[in-house]
Amino acid sequence: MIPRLSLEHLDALVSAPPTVRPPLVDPRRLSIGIVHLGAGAFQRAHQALYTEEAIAISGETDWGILAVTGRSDRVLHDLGPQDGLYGILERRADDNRLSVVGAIRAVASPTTSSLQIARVIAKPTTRIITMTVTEKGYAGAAHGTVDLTLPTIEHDIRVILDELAGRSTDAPSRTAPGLLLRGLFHRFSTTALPITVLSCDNLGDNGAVTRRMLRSLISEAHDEAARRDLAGAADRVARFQEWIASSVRFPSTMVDRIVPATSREDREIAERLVGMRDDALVVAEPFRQWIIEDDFAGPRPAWEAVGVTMTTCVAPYERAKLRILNAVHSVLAYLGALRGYATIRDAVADPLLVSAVTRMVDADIIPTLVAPPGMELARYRDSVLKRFANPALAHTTQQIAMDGSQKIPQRLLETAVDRVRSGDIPRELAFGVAAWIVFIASTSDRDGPALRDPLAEELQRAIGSSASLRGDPRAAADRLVRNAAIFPETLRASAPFREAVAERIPDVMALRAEPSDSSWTASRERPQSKGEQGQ
Ligand SMILES: NC(=O)c1ccc[n+]([C@@H]2O[C@H](COP(=O)([O-])OP(=O)(O)OC[C@H]3O[C@@H](n4cnc5c(N)ncnc54)[C@H](O)[C@@H]3O)[C@@H](O)[C@H]2O)c1
Ligand SMILES: O=P(O)(O)OC[C@@H](O)[C@@H](O)[C@H](O)[C@H](O)CO
Repeated sequence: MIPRLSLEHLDALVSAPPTVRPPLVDPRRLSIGIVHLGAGAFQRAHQALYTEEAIAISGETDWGILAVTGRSDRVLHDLGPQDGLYGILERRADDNRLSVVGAIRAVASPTTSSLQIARVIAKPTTRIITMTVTEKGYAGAAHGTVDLTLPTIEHDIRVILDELAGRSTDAPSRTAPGLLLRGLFHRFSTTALPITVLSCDNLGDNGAVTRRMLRSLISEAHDEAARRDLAGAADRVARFQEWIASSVRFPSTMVDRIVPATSREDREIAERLVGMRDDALVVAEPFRQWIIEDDFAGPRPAWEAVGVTMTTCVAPYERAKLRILNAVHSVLAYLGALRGYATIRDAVADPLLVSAVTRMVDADIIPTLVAPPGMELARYRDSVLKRFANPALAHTTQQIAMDGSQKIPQRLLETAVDRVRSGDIPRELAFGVAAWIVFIASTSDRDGPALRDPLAEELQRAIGSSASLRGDPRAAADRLVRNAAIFPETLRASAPFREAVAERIPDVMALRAEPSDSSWTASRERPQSKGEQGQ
């Protein structure tokens, strides 16, 4: 039987082919210095790799990582039996390479080990908490305020209050914000040493979002303590709040590497390369980039020595990436899914879709951006499309299309706000929003894909099926754009923007791949049809 990757088989990697790179440092020598919340594929392919490289260059072995799982414990079962070892399969058109990474030194699940995780966060040897908990993991703070009515958040605040009252409980924390706050509270209550929280999610100003999120949880805990008349608790929360303000830093980051969900084909390729089974394998494109605001509360790994850009201002990088790369990714995912493409590489091979997204970037996105140092925005747009076309990467349109309500605000709507404020009607961004709307409608059709979104029911109610959307696109656009949980006030109040979205819905519908649908046939047969003109 083929062995499974683990420390026991580490030595066998030495005789692996040159396309396999063993860990750069002996994992057994590493101790934990980073706690990562949200141990998904991306963190393994990005932050953990950079960190291992930094350890190898600096010789600082105290930057091992404790990876904390998020909603599911799958990663615990994948990484645990492998002693934290896993491979990154780097996929190119012409060859594949595998790096085995040993920077993750422990894995834990909040379901069974929240208290232990909080205690690790409190240890003086832990200096950084990193996060990739997805957009929805911020419980609403990504585009507004934390939803304090979520039962999971209410539960986590009760847990904190118990801790405040001196009852250290082993009840699990049910949200990433709750677990983070609990860990910080343990730290404040023990050594009170400074610490850095580094969000690595695809959100604008992710450091500030994280700080804001914690602030609203703490003030809710404060109010709840006062309501319950808990002796001294409200004062203690106030001191905790002051400690966070003075001793916890929240640098912003821009992270970039395309990391699709691992497929069976990826596993087979990796298994052939390394000769071992790897249930925690991740797959990635060759490109990677990490820009970090250099504002740490204490020491950090020597990331700058391994290609990470440390800067005083992340905003231009993060804006260019979210507004160009991620916006194009989402719109290609909706249009691609509507045209029957399973992957982004298929969608980007369709000239109609490429010209639609190129028009969107040129007309409505680039005018809102300031190019980061060394970047030419039109060239960046082209490089992004080239990365998407990587024939070895099967990033599914459905994976990117999920959670639109959490992604569209930072990918399209903030840009649209800038355009409206400067007196323009962003018709090409309206086309992107229309693509999302038509995609949502398709999920209510017979045989349509499922809508994976925390606001799925609300969205489907607003949009209806493709047939009802075709009948009254204006009403559907109006209902969606007036949703205050998604659309900023500037757009909700802009009749021309709502009108532009409604006008672009038939253009998107004309692009749909419905062989039995005459509008689709028409758009193929008549290149100058309204649908094509309007992309
Ligand atoms: N995959 C990429 O190409 C990529 C690139 C750049 C940035 N990112 C960022 O990383 C995030 C994760 O991507 P991934 O590829 O690792 O996805 P993934 O599905 O492999 O992992 C997501 C992780 O987040 C956790 N999670 C999901 N919902 C949560 C919730 N509501 N609360 C707390 N934790 C939750 C999951 O349990 C898991 O640990 C993305 O949402 C994005 O912000 C991903
Ligand atoms: O990971 P998500 O779900 O936030 O977004 C899906 C993709 O757009 C995204 O992961 C990109 O691949 C990534 O941002 C590239 O750096």
